[in-house]
Amino acid sequence: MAAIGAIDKAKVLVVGDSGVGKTSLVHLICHNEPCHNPSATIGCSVEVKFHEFRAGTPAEKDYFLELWDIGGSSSHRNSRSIFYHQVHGIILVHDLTNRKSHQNLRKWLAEVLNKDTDVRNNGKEIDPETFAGNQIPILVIGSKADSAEGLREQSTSRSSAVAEECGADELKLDSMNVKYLAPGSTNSVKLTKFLDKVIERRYSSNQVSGNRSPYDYSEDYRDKFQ
Ligand SMILES: Nc1nc2c(ncn2[C@@H]2O[C@H](COP(=O)(O)OP(=O)(O)OP(=O)(O)O)[C@@H](O)[C@H]2O)c(=O)[nH]1
Repeated sequence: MAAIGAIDKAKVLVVGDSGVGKTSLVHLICHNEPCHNPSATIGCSVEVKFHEFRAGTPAEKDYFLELWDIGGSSSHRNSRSIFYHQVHGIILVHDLTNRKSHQNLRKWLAEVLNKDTDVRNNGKEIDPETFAGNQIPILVIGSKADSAEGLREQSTSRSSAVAEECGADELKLDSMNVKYLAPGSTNSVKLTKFLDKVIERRYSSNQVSGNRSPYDYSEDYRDKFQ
C-alpha cells in the first residue's frame, strides 16, 4: 500500500430520499460491517473508502474515495447544493419496498446535475439517457432487498428504469448483511467497476496534469488512517 501522503482521492455523492438507507449503505461499503441504529443525516456526512484501482493489473494504484452521504430531508433541499461541486461519481439509492423512492431518483439526479457546472450537460435540461455515454459515472442501488423479497419479481430481479436510462449498473442489497458485498460477488464486482470509473473520470480529465493531483491530501486522512 502506498504512503498516505501519496494517495489521491475522488468524490462520490450518495443521494436518495430520506430513510432509503444511504447512511447504512455507506457504512457497509466503507467499514464492511452493518450500521446499527443510524441517525438521520442533517446536511452531509462523509466517509472514506480505500480503493485499489484496477486491482491485479499493471495499472493498479491506491485511491481514497470520499462518499458524501447527503441528508434526504426535503426541508434541506435549498441548502444542500453546497455539497454538489467537484463531483466525480453519483450513487442513487432507492428503497426496493418504496416505489416512490425510485421515481424520485430522477429528481435527485436533476438536483445534483443542475447544481454542479462540472457535471452539467452543457447547460441543457437533464435527461438520464444523456448520461449513458461518457458522462459522470452513476450507480443505482436498491436497498432493503431483505424486506422486498415477497414483493413483485420486478423489484428484486430486473434493473430499474432509471438504471437502464442512465446506462448504469444496479445493485440490490440488504445493508444489514455483509454477504451482499462479499468479495467476488456480483454486487462487489459492480461496485468495484463503478469506483474504477470514478477514478478514471477524476484523473483522466484536464483538471490534473500528469499522474498526481495538484493537491496534497495527506492532512485530510492522517488522523483517520493512522
Ligand atoms: N432491513 C433493512 N433495513 C435497512 C436497510 N438499509 C437501511 N435500513 C434501515 O432503514 C432506516 C433508515 O436508514 P438510514 O441509513 O438512516 O437512511 P438514510 O437514507 O441515510 O436517511 P436520511 O439520513 O434521513 O437521509 C434505518 O432504520 C436502517 O436500519 C436495509 O438494506 N435493510
